Amino acid sequence: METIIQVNDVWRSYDEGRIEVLKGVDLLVEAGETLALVGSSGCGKSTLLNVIAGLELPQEGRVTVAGRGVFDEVSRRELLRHTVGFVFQLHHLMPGLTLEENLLVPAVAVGMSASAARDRVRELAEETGLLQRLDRRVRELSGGERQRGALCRALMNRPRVLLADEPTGALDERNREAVFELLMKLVAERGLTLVMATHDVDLASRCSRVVRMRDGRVEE
Ligand SMILES: Nc1ncnc2c1ncn2[C@@H]1O[C@H](COP(=O)(O)OP(=O)(O)OP(=O)(O)O)[C@@H](O)[C@H]1O
Repeated sequence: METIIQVNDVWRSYDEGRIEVLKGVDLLVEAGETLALVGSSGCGKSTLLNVIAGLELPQEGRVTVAGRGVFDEVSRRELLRHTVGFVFQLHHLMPGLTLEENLLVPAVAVGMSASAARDRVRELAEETGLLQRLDRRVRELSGGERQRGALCRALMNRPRVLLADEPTGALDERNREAVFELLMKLVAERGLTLVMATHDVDLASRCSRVVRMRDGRVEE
């Protein structure tokens, strides 16, 4: 077994220490696990995901993803370009660009050739049922389509780890189920490691492992 994510004694606070969120978090995630992160609103699930992705730095402690420490600008940028894909609750696609243009952004960032990038976009769009939507502006897409588009974007550069922050939280029940099933299928087919923050007990129970955040730490 390979431990792909290691979080050791991580501390993160805001407002000059007045808001303490992560208070010595330890978490080991094995490659191929699908892990649900649950806990009450405001307990720090998003903060922990952001710290693992290198989107935020902890004040203390250490994060390692796929054998590499996440600490400075360079390691954080490399991590997001090559190793980790991130899906947010609200897609975070650029509304005025077409879906295809949005999906090309991460490919351009890693210097993929234009033809390889377009092939990759079509491959992912086909898998997610979005082929007919590629030339639509994101603002013209439905909520479910946007979220499927966000999944494609996260997978563009073939990450090993997918981090998802309430990926279906903004969707109605029917779309929630469809997007979650698609997410799990894409993860399983690629053997990815998934860490997903969720409030939804049903979705959490369909992951291989559930950890709860409480009082700034995690418990199984
Ligand atoms: N940039 C920030 N500045 C100040 N406080 C912040 C910041 N980001 C998060 N917080 C606070 O940190 C705490 C944890 O927030 P976080 O978003 O990680 O919780 P969460 O468990 O993901 O919540 P939810 O389930 O509601 O999304 C909250 O009290 C939040 O208000």
